Amino acid sequence: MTEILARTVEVTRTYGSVTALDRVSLDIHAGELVGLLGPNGAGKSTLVNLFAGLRRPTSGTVELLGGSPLDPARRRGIGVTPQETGLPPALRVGECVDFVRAHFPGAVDRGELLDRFGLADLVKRQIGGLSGGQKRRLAVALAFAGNPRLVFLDEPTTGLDVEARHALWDAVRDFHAAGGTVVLTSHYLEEIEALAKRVVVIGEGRVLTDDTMEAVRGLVGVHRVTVTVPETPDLPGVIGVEREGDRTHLLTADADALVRELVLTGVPFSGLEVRPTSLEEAFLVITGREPQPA
Ligand SMILES: Nc1ncnc2c1ncn2[C@@H]1O[C@H](COP(=O)(O)OP(=O)(O)OP(=O)(O)O)[C@@H](O)[C@H]1O
Repeated sequence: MTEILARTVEVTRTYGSVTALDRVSLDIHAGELVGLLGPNGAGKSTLVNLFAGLRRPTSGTVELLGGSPLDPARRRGIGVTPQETGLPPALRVGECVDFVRAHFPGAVDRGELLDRFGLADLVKRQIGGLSGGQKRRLAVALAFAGNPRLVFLDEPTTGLDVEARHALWDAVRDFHAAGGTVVLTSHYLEEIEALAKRVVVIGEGRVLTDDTMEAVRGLVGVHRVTVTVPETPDLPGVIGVEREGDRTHLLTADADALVRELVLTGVPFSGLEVRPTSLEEAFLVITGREPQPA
């Protein structure tokens, strides 16, 4: 059995009357690349912040590298890019990298880090003058500065263009290939598909699914077939129905078969539309919750 680098046991975290996490138990093993997925407000950032020692649980326990995430010695073994970072605007990129590296005994080589994250050309630039995407790249690079065993990346590529996003994926893959462990949150299914081997889906503070990418991809293959019909037809393979005005949305794992069945019924329909459901919609359906209108 591989070593557990981070763990929550029955962790609940509330903010006033809001339950952000509800009895979450999760183990992160050495060498894993785990994607945390879930709709807005699901509790992903709260979970990352608990692992990183930035928040404490209301109840339950959080372990990091065999100890408490509040212990600075444990925290030196990890890297974190929170969802929002405030970088000192007056510092130059190189100074900022050096400042962070100085906190870690085994920090990575400055030039190598800058190269890995495409920051070499920006080394002398003041942070305040960087574009949003450049700042984000720097914030992610800093998570790797201390040569961590485990990195937590909370929506690392938000605001990055396609090229920068792909470059960052390569850097994450390289880190993982060299033995690093990664936990990342993302709203982009594509990003989780590109990187994660294990996917943990969180909704309303609970772990809804924790499985391999392949298994979760199967769950997500839900399509929405939308038609205008006098009344909702009873068709095989429908796993969810929503009515919105005169439009009926039929959720199914096999849109082609559903459309064939629909034609065979002879029901007069119009305005046929077929589209993949978003990840959020798919999981709402799969977990038996009420899907929100599109
Ligand atoms: N500091 C806080 N004070 C009050 N409520 C909070 C605080 N932080 C988070 N919450 C609430 O806890 C819940 C979970 O939030 P969290 O940020 O962990 O979700 P998330 O899955 O990361 O969402 P998103 O995808 O939108 O970033 C939400 O209802 C949020 O409003």
